Amino acid sequence: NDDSQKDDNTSDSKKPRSKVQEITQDMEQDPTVPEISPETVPGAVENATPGQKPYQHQGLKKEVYRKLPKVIRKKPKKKQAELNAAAASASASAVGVSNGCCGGKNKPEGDESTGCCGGKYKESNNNSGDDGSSAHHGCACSSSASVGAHAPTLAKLDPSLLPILSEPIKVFYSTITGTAKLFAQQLVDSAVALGLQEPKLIDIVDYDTEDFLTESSLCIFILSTYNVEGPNDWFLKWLEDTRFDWRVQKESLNNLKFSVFGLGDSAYGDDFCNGPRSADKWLGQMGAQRVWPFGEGDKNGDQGGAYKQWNDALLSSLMDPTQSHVHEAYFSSDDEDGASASEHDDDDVDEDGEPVRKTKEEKLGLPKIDGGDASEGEMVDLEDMGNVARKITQAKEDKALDEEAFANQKVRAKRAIGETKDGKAIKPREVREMVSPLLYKSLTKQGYKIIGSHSGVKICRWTKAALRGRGFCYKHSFYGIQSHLCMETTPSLACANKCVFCWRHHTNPVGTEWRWKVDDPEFILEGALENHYGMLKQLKGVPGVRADRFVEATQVKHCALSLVGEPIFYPHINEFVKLLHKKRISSFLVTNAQFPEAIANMDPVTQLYVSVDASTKESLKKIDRPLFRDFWERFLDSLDALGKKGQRTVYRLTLVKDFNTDEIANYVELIRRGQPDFIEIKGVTYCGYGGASGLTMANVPYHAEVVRFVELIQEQLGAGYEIAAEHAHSCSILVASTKFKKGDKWYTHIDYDKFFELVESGEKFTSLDYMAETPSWAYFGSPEGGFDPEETRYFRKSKEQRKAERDRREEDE
Ligand SMILES: Cc1cc2nc3c(=O)[nH]c(=O)nc-3n(C[C@H](O)[C@H](O)[C@H](O)COP(=O)(O)O)c2cc1C
Ligand code: SF4
Repeated sequence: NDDSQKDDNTSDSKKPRSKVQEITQDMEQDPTVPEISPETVPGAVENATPGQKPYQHQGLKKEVYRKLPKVIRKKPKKKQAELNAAAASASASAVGVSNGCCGGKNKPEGDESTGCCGGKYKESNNNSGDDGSSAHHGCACSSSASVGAHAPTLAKLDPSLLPILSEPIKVFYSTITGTAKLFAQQLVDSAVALGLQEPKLIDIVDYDTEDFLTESSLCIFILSTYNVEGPNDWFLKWLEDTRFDWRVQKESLNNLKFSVFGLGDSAYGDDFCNGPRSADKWLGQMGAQRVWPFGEGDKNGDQGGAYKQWNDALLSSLMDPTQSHVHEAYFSSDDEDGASASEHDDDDVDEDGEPVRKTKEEKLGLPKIDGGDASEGEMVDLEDMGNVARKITQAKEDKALDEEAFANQKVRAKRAIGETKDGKAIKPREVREMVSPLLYKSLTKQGYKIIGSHSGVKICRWTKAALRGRGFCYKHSFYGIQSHLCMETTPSLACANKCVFCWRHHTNPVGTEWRWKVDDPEFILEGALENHYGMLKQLKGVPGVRADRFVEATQVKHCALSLVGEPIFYPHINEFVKLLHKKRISSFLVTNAQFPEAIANMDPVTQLYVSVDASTKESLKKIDRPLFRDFWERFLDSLDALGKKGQRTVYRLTLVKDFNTDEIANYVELIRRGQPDFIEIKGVTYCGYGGASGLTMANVPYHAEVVRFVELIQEQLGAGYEIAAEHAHSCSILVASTKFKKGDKWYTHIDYDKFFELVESGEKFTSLDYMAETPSWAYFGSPEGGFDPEETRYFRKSKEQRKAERDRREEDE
C-alpha cells in the first residue's frame, strides 16, 4: 500500500501544482528574473550567524535564493508600518484570504492589460468601489492568473522568524484512507517550491512520542479523525496523559512549534475533527507554540480546498515578516488554565494595548477581594452583598469542580502510564497493543473474551442452541459440524477492510500491515480454549441445556477462525493451525482476500474460505471499503492463490440488496478464476448497522431472492457446479463442484478423522481425500430444508404470540 502511494506521489504528471509551487517554479523558469546576490536582500547579512551563508540563514536553497526577483533586491527602506500594510495585503492575496488587490504594483504606468485596478480596490476596503458604490467587482489581481505577480511577497523573510526554518520542518500525518498523507505531501512540495529545505514527512505511528519533549523543529500535524481505533490514538493518548500527568511539567513542550490541520466529516456532528482539535488544544496547553491557527477540512464539503487555503496561508505567514502580528497572537503558548489564545475574548487590554488577564472573580464581575485593602472604587454596596455572596459561592464551586476533574485525570494518567514500585514512571511500550482500553471495553460488552492483546473468542448463538437440542448452524447441514463442539475465535481482531456489513460496527482496529505486539500461538490457543470453556460453564444452569451435549461440549472439535478481523493477518497463523490439528481440532479459516501471499503460504487447513463480497472493483470498494489502494489486484491474486491450494476451498458470498446482487456474470467469471470446491451464498444478516455503513433492513434479501440469485449463478456456470444443500433457517445455500457428487449422492461433508491422518502423514493430499456423505435432509429442496430432524425446531415467538400465551395462562389460573 505504501509503495503504491509512493508511486502516486512521485509521479509529477499526476500531481497538481499548488499555488506556491506555481509561483516558485514560474519564477525559476522565468529568464527575465535576474540573478541577484544574497547580500542585496535586506536583513539577510546582518542577521546571519557567524559561518552561515545568508541563504542558509534564511532556510533557502542556494539556487532559489539567487533567483529572488529584483523587486526584493531594490526594496526601498520604508517605514515598518507601510511595509507591513503593503506586504500583508499582497500576502493575503497570494493565499486568497483578502480582496486580492496588489495595491497597484501590477499596473505599470499606462498599461491596462494586466487587469489591475491600480490599488483602488484595496483602498475601497474590499467590497465597495472607489466611488463608494458596491458596483466595483474587484481587482483582476485576485485571479489566479495574476498571482505570479505577487510572488515577491513570499520572499519577504523576517530574520527573527527564520530560526524556525533553519532546520527542516517536520510534517506529521495520520491517515487510514490516505488523504492526510496526500495533504502532507502537498505541504512538502509547497515548501520545497519556496526553496525551503525539504520537510520531513513522518507517519505519526512511526514517531516515538517521547521525542516531542525535546523536539525543536517546526512540527506540522495533519491528522484525520476516526471514532474507531485509528492511527492517531497513540499520539492523542500520549498527549492527554502527558497533559494531565502531574509529574510532567506544564511547559514540557515549550521547545515545540506547531500547527494542526484536522480532517474529518461533519456528518459526525459533535465529533467532527474532535481528535485533531484536542491535539491542538493539548499541545498549546503544554507550552508548545502555535505558529498558525488550527485548520480543518470537512469530507462533506470542499476538504481539499480548505486544506490548500490553510497550507498556503501557513507558508505565507512563515515567510512573511509582516505577519508578525499573527505570530504574536499565536506564537505564544496557551495559558496555565489551559485556555488557548482564542479563548481570551473576555480579557481586557491595558492602555498599551497589551492583554490583561482577568481573574475568575473578575470574569464573574466580582470586586477584587485581596485582604480587605479595597480602594474606593472597589467598595461593595451592602445591598449587593447577597448577589456577591452567591457569585463567590458559585466561583468556589466551579473551582472545586475543576480541581476534582483534574484530580480524576491525574488518577487516569497514573493508571495509563504506570509506575514502578519506587514511583518512577514506566516508559510507554515500544510496540503498542492492538486492543486499546476503549476497544477492550467495547468488545467485552459485546460478549467477547479478549486473549492477550490481539485475539478474541466468543460463544455463538448456535452453540447455545445446540446445547439445548434446538438445532445447529448451516455448517452442520453442509459439512457435518455440530455447533456445541465448535469454538469461534480469531487470532487477529484487526483487518484491512471496513466492510459496510461488518457486524463489529467498525470498532475493530484496521491496518495494512501488522504493527502491534505479537502474542505466542500457544498462549492464544490455550487462552481461547480456557475462555471458551469458561463461557460454556456459565450456561450449565440455563433451562433446557442437555446434559449429554454439555459433556460433549467440554471437548472442542472444530475451530472457526472467522469471528471478526482477519485471522491470516496474524504472523504465526500456520503455527496456530498446527496446534489446532495436533489437538485434533478442525480448522475453518475465513480470509477477506487482501493478503494473497499469506494465502499462498498457508499450510493445509480443513477448509479455506475467501469472502467474495462483490464481483467488480467498484462494488468491492463500496462494500469492503478496503484500506489497500491495490485492493482489486490483491483480491484477484487471492482468488488465484486459492485456486492453487489442494484442500477444500470455499467462496463465501454475502448478498446485500442494492449493493452486490446484480452482477451475476462477473461472479461467474470470478468463480471460474479461483475454481473453489464450494460456494456458500447467504443473505446479509441485519444487526442494526447504522453509523458509517448506511445499511438498513431494506438491504437484507428475502430467502426467495437469495434462491433466485443462486439459480442464476448456477445456470450461467453450467456444468461443473450444482446447488447441493441448504439451511433455510439461516437463508444459506451451498453450490458445490460436481467432484463431490457420486451418482445422485452428495459428499459435501467431511471425514475429520481422515483429515487429521492425512495431515499427520505429511503427504500431499486433496479435498477429495477426506469427503463424507451428506445426509439427505440437508439437500437443497428437501422438506427439512437443512434442519437436522433429530433436533427440535424452535421458532422464536413474536411479541404478540408471547402476550397471547401469557393471557391464556392467566385465564387458566
Ligand atoms: C470508520 C470511520 C470513522 C470516522 N470517524 C470520524 C469522526 O469521528 N469524526 C470526524 O470528523 N470524521 C470521521 N471520519 C471521517 C474521516 O476523518 C475523513 O473521511 C477523513 O477525511 C479521512 O482521512 P484519511 O483519508 O486521511 O484517513 C470517519 C471515517 C470513517 C471511515
Ligand atoms: S472482513 Fe470481517 S471483520 Fe473485517 S471489516 Fe469485513 S466483516 Fe468486519
